[in-house]
Amino acid sequence: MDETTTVIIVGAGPAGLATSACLNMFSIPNIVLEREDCCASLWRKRAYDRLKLHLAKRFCELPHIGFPPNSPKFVPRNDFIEYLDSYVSKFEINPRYMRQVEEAIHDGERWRVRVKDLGRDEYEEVYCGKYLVVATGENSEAIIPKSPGLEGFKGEVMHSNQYHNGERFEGKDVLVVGCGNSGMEIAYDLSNWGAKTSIVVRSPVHILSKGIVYKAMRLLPYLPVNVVDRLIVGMAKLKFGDLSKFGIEQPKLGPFTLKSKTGRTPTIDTGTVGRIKAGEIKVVPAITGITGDHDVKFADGKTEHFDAIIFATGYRSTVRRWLKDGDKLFNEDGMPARRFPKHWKGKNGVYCVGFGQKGLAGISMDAIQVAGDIRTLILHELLH
Ligand SMILES: Cc1cc2nc3c(=O)[nH]c(=O)nc-3n(C[C@H](O)[C@H](O)[C@H](O)COP(=O)(O)OP(=O)(O)OC[C@H]3O[C@@H](n4cnc5c(N)ncnc54)[C@H](O)[C@@H]3O)c2cc1C
Ligand SMILES: NC(=O)C1=CN([C@@H]2O[C@H](COP(=O)(O)OP(=O)(O)OC[C@H]3O[C@@H](n4cnc5c(N)ncnc54)[C@H](OP(=O)(O)O)[C@@H]3O)[C@@H](O)[C@H]2O)C=CC1
Ligand SMILES: O=C(O)C(=O)Cc1c[nH]c2ccccc12
Repeated sequence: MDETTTVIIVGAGPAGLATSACLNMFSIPNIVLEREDCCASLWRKRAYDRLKLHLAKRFCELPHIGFPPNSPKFVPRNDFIEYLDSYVSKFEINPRYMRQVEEAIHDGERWRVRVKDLGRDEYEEVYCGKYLVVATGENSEAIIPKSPGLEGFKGEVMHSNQYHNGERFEGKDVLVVGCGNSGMEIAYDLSNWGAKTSIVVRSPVHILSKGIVYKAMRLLPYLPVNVVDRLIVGMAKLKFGDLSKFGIEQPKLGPFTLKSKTGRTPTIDTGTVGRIKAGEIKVVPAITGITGDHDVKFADGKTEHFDAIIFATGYRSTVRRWLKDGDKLFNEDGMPARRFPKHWKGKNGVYCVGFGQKGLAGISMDAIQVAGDIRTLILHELLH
């Protein structure tokens, strides 16, 4: 079966939905293809229970519709899912679910997108469109780093995207690897559930609070980023004190400079720092290997017993596996070849939304810009 439309959007996360909504506002026909059986699958299936948006709701709204006025400033995961569900129905977006994009090729005139229909026993479909929007996200696939001896570990091993809550870890020795936003909050959750928790912090990290980041986000439009960085590093020092004595060093570059140079997001403390100071969560250095059934060896030479290891070691983009990308919109890692704000448009009508390393706020900006660009090109073609 071949189906033709104007715009093919791959991915029904916030980025794909926002793009479809913006195109629908211009009455530009579009089809959203999604490999899962629902939209916003990351939020529904691959996020822990206690997750709330770290940024205040004004920085997390998708284009054209805000959060309900009575929703909390920091929206909980379930409310965010409800918001996305109502977004989908208000804009009459009908993603084609269970459609895994296997290949997208430009044939000189239009994009031919080959799709596996996961619901119909490997049945293949082809969708054709003049424009292609990649909205498969920066978090498409979990990364579990190679650790010598991991295959012999007899305890439980999981990635942070499989963690829901710490109920079954009560009384267990659990190691969380990684101190990004997922790792730090999962460590806190485990400790709440009575797990004896350790967290690997192998490199310097900025720890901030929601309040500090909120102030920074308000100031950034008015002040240079290095000034904002200096202010908030000072605030963090006042709030948390010197964390180096607990094994947490600060990067040399400021939090928002680092974010814009490397994409690395500062870690927001949701209670973990208090637990570390109280000795209830232990900070450990890099893993050097896993020995025996349950032992993990660390860079300081110590070995400890664990019942479970949770890898909160981040994600990778998977776009390079299916996009035959003649003009190199994406680099080898599946991230844009050009940095924000030049990241979103390639040749032959291919775009990306949600790859600017700027969270939901970046997604909204991208979606508005991409839909506007497609509209201009369509008008141009009609008038000439
Ligand atoms: C745990 C977590 C919490 C976050 N919290 C915040 C926050 O509070 N604030 C903020 O601004 N940002 C946050 N982010 C960052 C970012 O905003 C979210 O990851 C957001 O969901 C990204 O939206 P997206 O649509 O780009 O990608 P995703 O939500 O990952 O959606 C991409 C979709 O594409 C689908 N897909 C992938 N490959 C294919 C394929 N080949 N064929 C068909 N479909 C495919 C996937 O199944 C998925 O549904 C968070 C990220 C994570 C991991
Ligand atoms: N409520 C919210 O807003 C939340 C937002 N998020 C967002 O989701 C995205 C993904 O976050 P997250 O899942 O935390 O992933 P990140 O990529 O942000 O963090 C991964 C962490 O794992 C560490 N790491 C990687 N490999 C190893 C290794 N081999 N040994 C030890 N440590 C390792 C990294 O440290 P190193 O620097 O040393 O490589 C880093 O601390 C981010 O954008 C984040 O902001 C996530 C959770 C909640
Ligand atoms: O998840 C991201 O990468 C984001 O850009 C959103 C975000 C979550 N927590 C933050 C802390 C500081 C700046 C942005 C974020």
